[in-house]
Amino acid sequence: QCLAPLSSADEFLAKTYDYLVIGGGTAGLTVATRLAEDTSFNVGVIEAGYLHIPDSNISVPFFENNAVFHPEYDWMLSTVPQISTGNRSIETPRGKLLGGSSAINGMAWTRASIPEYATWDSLNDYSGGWDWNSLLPYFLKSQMREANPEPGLSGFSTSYDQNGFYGPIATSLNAEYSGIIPPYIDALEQLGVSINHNPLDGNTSGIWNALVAVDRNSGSRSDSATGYYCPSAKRPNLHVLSGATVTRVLFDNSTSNLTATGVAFVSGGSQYVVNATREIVLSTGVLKTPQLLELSGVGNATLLKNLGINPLIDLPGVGENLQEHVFITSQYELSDTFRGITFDDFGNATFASIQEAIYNKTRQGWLAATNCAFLFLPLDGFLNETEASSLLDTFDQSVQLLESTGSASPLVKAQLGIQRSWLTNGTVPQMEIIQLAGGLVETVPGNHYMSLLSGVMHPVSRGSVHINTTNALAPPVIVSNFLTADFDVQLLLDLFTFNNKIVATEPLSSYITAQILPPPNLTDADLVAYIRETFVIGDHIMGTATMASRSLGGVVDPHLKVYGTSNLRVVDVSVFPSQIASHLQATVYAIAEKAADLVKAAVQ
Ligand SMILES: Cc1cc2nc3c(=O)[nH]c(=O)nc-3n(C[C@H](O)[C@H](O)[C@H](O)COP(=O)(O)OP(=O)(O)OC[C@H]3O[C@@H](n4cnc5c(N)ncnc54)[C@H](O)[C@@H]3O)c2cc1C
Repeated sequence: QCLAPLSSADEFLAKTYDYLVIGGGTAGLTVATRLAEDTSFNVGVIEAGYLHIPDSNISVPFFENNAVFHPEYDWMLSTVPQISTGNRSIETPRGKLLGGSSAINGMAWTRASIPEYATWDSLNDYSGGWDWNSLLPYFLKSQMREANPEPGLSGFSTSYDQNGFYGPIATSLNAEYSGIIPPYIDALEQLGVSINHNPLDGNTSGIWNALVAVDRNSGSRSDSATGYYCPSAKRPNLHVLSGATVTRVLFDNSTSNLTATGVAFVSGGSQYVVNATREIVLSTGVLKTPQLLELSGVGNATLLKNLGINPLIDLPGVGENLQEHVFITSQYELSDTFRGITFDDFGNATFASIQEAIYNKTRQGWLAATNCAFLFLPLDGFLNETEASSLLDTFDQSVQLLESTGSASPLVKAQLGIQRSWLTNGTVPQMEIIQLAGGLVETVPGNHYMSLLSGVMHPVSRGSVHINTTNALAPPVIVSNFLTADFDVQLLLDLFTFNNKIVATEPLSSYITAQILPPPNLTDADLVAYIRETFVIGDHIMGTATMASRSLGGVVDPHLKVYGTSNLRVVDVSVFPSQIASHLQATVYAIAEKAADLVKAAVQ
């Protein structure tokens, strides 16, 4: 049960606010509820979507998500078709509900490696605020590691070290393990890959059993709505307005540093303005935060002038630096000797109804389960010396090409320099393979499949998201540039090869009867075309309002304040300074927890 937010703008406007948090998503609800813990602050949150509690499309962990790509929950945004994407428009789901993307995501709970967070600090003039040690207290503060009632998979445990136990987001190990996991792990071990029993300690390489944001007591998703909002919903100093879309941040520009005074928003077809006396926090996410900044006169001055917007702060970094994990899928059919369960069994009506009954009664079983065998490796973990050196050459050529077009900002050049060092020093994973116990496409009822969803962790390609109209309700234009860099494509080709090596290794190979995807025997040229036509994204877009020094082209400073303003912060995944080899939500929560402390500290 959870107290419903306000739906009437007039009721919301009847209060006064010290802080306004725009966007009640992953980061927004974290910041807002932490600020509201101080009863001397009045905190307002404005969220475009609605509360979806209870709603089994959100709460049931089962890996096939019913909320993504549905307008009731998703902003339904997509990229501009490009040659590099096989002329496809790529759907980029983002949660439009209380909880934001944490309410529709795949629930994986992972952290990146120590050197990746060190990079964040270095891109911020070594401010000392964003390395592993600075973030760890906030990783711990947001997490509540639960013990699983089920025994789990023997030998595939995940340590309790460096976990948090008292935070709002419940995390646990998986509910069920497919019989295809043990031979997969054994095959990887044959190939020299070790099980990583402590992937949350800043060293993420190896095959591991990923935690998921699932509360095992209720068998349901734990997100920023259930974890942060609901327990705080009755606080008299926290007011959340749902179904209201913010269209602009309003500034007092009489001082050299702009002061954000309030926001304009639309609710029920009418326009309103609400003020904040202290600060405004933008938490509208990686695709909407740059849009709101630009609509408010903060961004590339030329772009703004062309649209008739008066540029208040010339910040060319707004909307740039968009990065994403691009994935391809290898899918294999399993032989009749495989006697275990895969998610394909949900195609069998009897199995599905038994699982539904189990879930309804015990909150366990396969509907409480998802995929959890995650593999992260640096180059030397999956390529031989010749392959690695060839990939390094491709990296250099891709960077040269990017620089020759003049489109690489100082920030991107700095990032790529660091990325290159990671390719050779073996400390940072370059790929992720998520083992899926089941087939994704072209499945035959009654058959079992295993898929390997395999992705590039540190792409060279960089995209952007900008407005092309002053209509705040129109979608922003996303030019993803996915797979424009040959390096990204070559790495995916290498992953197809590695996946085939894994399934050719015993004991896994005995269970594999056929390669379904990609179609076997394609030439490299055909495979490249196939990659462009079929790749999917990891839903890990970040970096479009980057925290980096202003000389590099950053948008926010190490206190997450927008350069040129005294009291406008961005707190969401758009501030990530560079991409991480990880799923993003645990880091988003950590940033938001830290941001709340930064805001509170500014008062003293
Ligand atoms: C489908 C999917 C699967 C994913 N899987 C995983 C996973 O398994 N593990 C993992 O770690 N990460 C995963 N991620 C990534 C992770 O969930 C996101 O990076 C993270 O939740 C982003 O948080 P945020 O606070 O930046 O934005 P969001 O959580 O998206 O919040 C933004 C909020 O702002 C609201 N909003 C936007 N514009 C306006 C406006 N103008 N006015 C008012 N409100 C507005 C939105 O409705 C939304 O509620 C996934 C993401 C998606 C979309």
